[in-house]
Amino acid sequence: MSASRLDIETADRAITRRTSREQEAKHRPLDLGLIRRLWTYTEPYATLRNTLIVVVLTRALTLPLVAWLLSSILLGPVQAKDVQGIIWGAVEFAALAAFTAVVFRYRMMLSLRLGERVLHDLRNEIFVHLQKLPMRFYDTTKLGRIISRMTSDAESMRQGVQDVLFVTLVQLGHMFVAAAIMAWIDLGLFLALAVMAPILWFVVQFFRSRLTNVYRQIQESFSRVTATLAESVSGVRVTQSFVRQDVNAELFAQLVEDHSRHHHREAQLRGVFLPLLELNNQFFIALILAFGALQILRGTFLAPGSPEVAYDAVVYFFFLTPLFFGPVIALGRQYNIALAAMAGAERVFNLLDTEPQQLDAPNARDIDHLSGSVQFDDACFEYEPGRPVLHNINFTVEPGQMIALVGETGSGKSTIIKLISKFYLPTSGQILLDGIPTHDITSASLAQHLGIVLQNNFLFTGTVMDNIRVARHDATDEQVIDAVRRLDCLDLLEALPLGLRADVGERGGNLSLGQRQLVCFARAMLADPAILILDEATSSVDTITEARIQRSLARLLAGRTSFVVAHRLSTIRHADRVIVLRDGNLAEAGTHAQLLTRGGIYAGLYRQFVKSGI
Ligand SMILES: Nc1ncnc2c1ncn2[C@@H]1O[C@H](COP(=O)(O)OP(=O)(O)OP(=O)(O)O)[C@@H](O)[C@H]1O
Repeated sequence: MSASRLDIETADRAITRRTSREQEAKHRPLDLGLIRRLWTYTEPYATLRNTLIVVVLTRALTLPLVAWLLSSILLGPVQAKDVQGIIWGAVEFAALAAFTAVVFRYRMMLSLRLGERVLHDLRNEIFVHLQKLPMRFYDTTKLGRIISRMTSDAESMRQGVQDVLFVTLVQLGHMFVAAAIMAWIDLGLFLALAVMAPILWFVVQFFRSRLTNVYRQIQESFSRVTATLAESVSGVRVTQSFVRQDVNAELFAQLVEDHSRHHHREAQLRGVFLPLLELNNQFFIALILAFGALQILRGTFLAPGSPEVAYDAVVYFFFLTPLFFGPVIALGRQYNIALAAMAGAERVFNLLDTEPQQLDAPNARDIDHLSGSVQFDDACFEYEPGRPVLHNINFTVEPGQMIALVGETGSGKSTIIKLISKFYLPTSGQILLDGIPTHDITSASLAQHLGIVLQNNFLFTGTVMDNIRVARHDATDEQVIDAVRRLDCLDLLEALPLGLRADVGERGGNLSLGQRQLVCFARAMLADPAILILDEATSSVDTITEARIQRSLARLLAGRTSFVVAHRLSTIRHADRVIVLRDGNLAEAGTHAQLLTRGGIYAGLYRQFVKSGI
């Protein structure tokens, strides 16, 4: 097997595995509890919903009436060549048809409106809820899943609300009214036809379930195509530098081939299913004619005098059978939509039932002021029960001190800053700020005194000014500019084409790495927190920019307690204390000079720093 072939198969298998792992159930059996809960979302719009029910019931009656009227006109005035009767019949027919159209318009309009309102409320509720969820939830839930709750799941719930019940009512109405008229006209003929309904249901469901499978495969294979395309485009430099263009092209061609194979399968299935559906109509007409002919013969030879009754029945049945069998097909579709709505509703309700953040003690208090002393008192932590990642951490930091957190990857540096930020509470022991356990301080008031600058420098869509103002929504332009000036980097941001009004682009894509860091520093400066937490960026910028960034950083840190997950020697050297972590234990603590003389873990790390020239 050639190396490239191996690559393709490995990559394809990886994508397939990933996709199937990420698959969530598309359908779920009908569940009364879920239906009831979904129904409550229509309560705020009870008038709209109840009007819709009336409109739907009216529509359920009108279509069979149209069919019945048409048959009556044909059998009455048309057969009798009664011109006046025909004209009256035409007027009545036109009036009923117009009324049907108006009812249809309102049925569509009202149900779309109801669906949209429910979807709107649902999305807002999900969004508000998401913001309250604990960090633990985000650590364990994939972004794609959260997005699906808002998009495909919420969308299938909307369909459930706006279509399933109302379309089902209309269709069942058609079925029952048509059935009642046909049974009244000729019970025998009706029963003979009605036994076909279950057969039709199973044939339709047979094809529909196969088609649903194929649609899912089409969707999956298409997401493999788009994921590979996105990966290839974003990694085009790697592709070119490793001369992998041919390998990637072959992999892509295979994925496209796979995708079109599913499309072919769809074409094959639809190619049988659609003609069958059409044939089904002709089949029923043939059946009616055959039964009608039988009745007429019977009338002629066995019960003379009644053939016209059979003829009338054939005409009525001709117009009414589509209204009886049409719903069998439509109801199958609604049933599938209902199952999808159940699956979506279950996931969305599970999300909404996830407990919001409960990190504050019941008697937690707001703090107005924080001087910035921090104490870890025998703090332990585990993300997953039974897997401790921090063991009995003890240290005290005086207000205004700068602490550098150092340690190998996975040693627990980020976990320490998550505990100070109160994203999590310690599993045992406590973290005290100005002598108060974080548990007893309300998260909202703590946020006012804490500033966090993370490594990935997250920027939102908008201008530089908007992004700095994230820290304080009510800050004036002058206050924003003043914060940037205090960092001594106004010239660097004003050098942008529109200065502080420059658009940062998607995720800050229009700004350089250095500019993004400065925007995040300015954000923290504007908030002016007592405690600042900084996960220092590892990405390198040029030496001159680096010097300016370090200068701004020094200004940002001045006069406040700070914890820096330090990746640069220059930052560590400036720290009042270096805390060295190893495997979740506090291994060493002291100044850079003290730790170097001790010749322990830090001295080893220092040698690595010097060797890598950071
Ligand atoms: N959300 C999480 N769920 C489970 N375990 C986690 C989670 N986050 C981190 N860990 C584990 O906790 C330990 C400490 O991780 P932490 O992120 O604090 O290390 P770190 O020193 O900041 O590493 P790095 O320098 O690579 O960022 C690691 O063993 C890590 O695998």
